[in-house]
Amino acid sequence: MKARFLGIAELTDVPDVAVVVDVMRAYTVAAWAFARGAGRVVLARSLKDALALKAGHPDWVTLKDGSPAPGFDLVNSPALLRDTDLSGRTVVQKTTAGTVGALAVKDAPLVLCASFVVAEATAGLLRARAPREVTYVVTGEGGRAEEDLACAEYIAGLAGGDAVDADPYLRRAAASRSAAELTQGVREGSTPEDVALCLELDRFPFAMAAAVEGDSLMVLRQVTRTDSPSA
Ligand SMILES: O=C(O)[C@H](CS(=O)(=O)O)OP(=O)(O)O
Ligand SMILES: [Mg+2]
Repeated sequence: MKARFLGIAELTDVPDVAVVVDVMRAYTVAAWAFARGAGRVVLARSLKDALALKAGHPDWVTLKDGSPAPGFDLVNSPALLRDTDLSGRTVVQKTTAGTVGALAVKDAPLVLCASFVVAEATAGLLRARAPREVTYVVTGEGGRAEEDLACAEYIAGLAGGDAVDADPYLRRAAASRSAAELTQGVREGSTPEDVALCLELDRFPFAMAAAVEGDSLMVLRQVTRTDSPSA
């Protein structure tokens, strides 16, 4: 299985299989949303789009990165979200890097969104499908975010059937600029505890697949080993 690692701006074609990686924090948060019962996560293109969805569906739960804002129910923090009951709810998520990365490959036949908390489940799904090539979208810092690149390389190793020691990859992520900013409280809408939650390897047993659904929304859903995401 060939792997290529690209930043969002480096995407020039429609990949057959894309794994969009955002460790800190979009796809750690989305995984927590599913763990807390969310039925689906709609990936919004803009804050305006997220607010329009909320206006049309007042029961949907809106989530953005950065500081709290009127019209948004939650921030992009696993620590601040993990005690929220989201049973059966639709969550609308808009972040700077993660959601943008998924929308950049929305036409790909298979889009997985990943972080360390769903690493093995994501790799297992790739092993089962055995595509010729996987494009890893490294969402942060123009494709150079160390936490995203480390996670992407770790998943690629696992997907290729290698026995991979996770520790060096987790150490790279722990030493990343994002981890430092979250620890130091530089990023709004965060707590220092977010870093540890983003580095919990395989916390969840499901992968996450995104696809454009009937109403033209890019929708992220959890996928277990017995499910088969459309492709
Ligand atoms: O919420 C986050 O940590 C980041 C915000 S930013 O990239 O630092 O502006 O968003 P994400 O899309 O989850 O990387
Ligand atoms: Mg990020």
